[in-house]
Amino acid sequence: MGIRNKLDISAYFVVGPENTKGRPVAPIIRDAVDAGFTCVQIRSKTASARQLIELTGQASEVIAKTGKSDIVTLLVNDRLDVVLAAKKQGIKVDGIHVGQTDIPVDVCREYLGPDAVVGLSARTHELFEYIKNADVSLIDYFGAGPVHETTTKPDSGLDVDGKRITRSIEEITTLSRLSSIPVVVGGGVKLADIPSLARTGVAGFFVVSAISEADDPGHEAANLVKTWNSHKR
Ligand SMILES: Cc1ncc(COP(=O)(O)OP(=O)(O)O)c(N)n1
Ligand SMILES: Cc1ncsc1CCOP(=O)(O)O
Ligand SMILES: [Mg+2]
Repeated sequence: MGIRNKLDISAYFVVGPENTKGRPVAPIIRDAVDAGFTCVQIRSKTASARQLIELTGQASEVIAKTGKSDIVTLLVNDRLDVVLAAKKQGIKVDGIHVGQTDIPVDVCREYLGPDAVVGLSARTHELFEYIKNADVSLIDYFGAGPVHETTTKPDSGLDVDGKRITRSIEEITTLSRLSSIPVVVGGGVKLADIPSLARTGVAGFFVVSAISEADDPGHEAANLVKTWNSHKR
């Protein structure tokens, strides 16, 4: 059975070289996976295609070394070209996460095939209508948020009129109820947010800086996983 059929986005780590305070990315990914993170997304707005392929290869290797390649999903943000090039090099990468202005999901699905994981960021504008009515036949999950404003993604939650929208726990509970596919929520999420998020019924949370900027990423990742597991519905 491929990883798409047993996708676990309960604890989802997003990371790139610009997020790690100058530290190498791969050991931080290893720490997160060792701590129980179930999904990793390589995301960089500054790295070149070659750097992203290299980083994807390193991530795939550290996941393999933990013995969890069959249960931890490895995705690349935005870059279908990088996923295709990495796969061509024999790197085990499981799919892609795209947003509303990125490569369309039908193109991702066509090039990556039926076994790939394709995640899509939900729209900010009229989110609830969108989640209820969107065609989800080609995608595996929605990413949604932000919970708080965050410097990791300064444009997160900006509505069409330039107003910033953050999502309350009540709204996230509604999202979870309305969506026919799993929803993962992130954006400014820290340990203190996890108990209430876990009770909303969403499939998982995603974080960048809570782990990537921590003095002890492994310790922080373990606390996040433990807290999620002890509060989830
Ligand atoms: C899991 C997850 N959810 C949402 C996003 C945001 O994607 P996008 O809207 O395309 O913005 P960028 O990440 O590309 O800046 C995500 N990356 N992951
Ligand atoms: C990738 C992404 N998508 C929405 S917010 C965000 C960044 C979240 O980063 P952090 O966990 O550091 O706030
Ligand atoms: Mg994107």
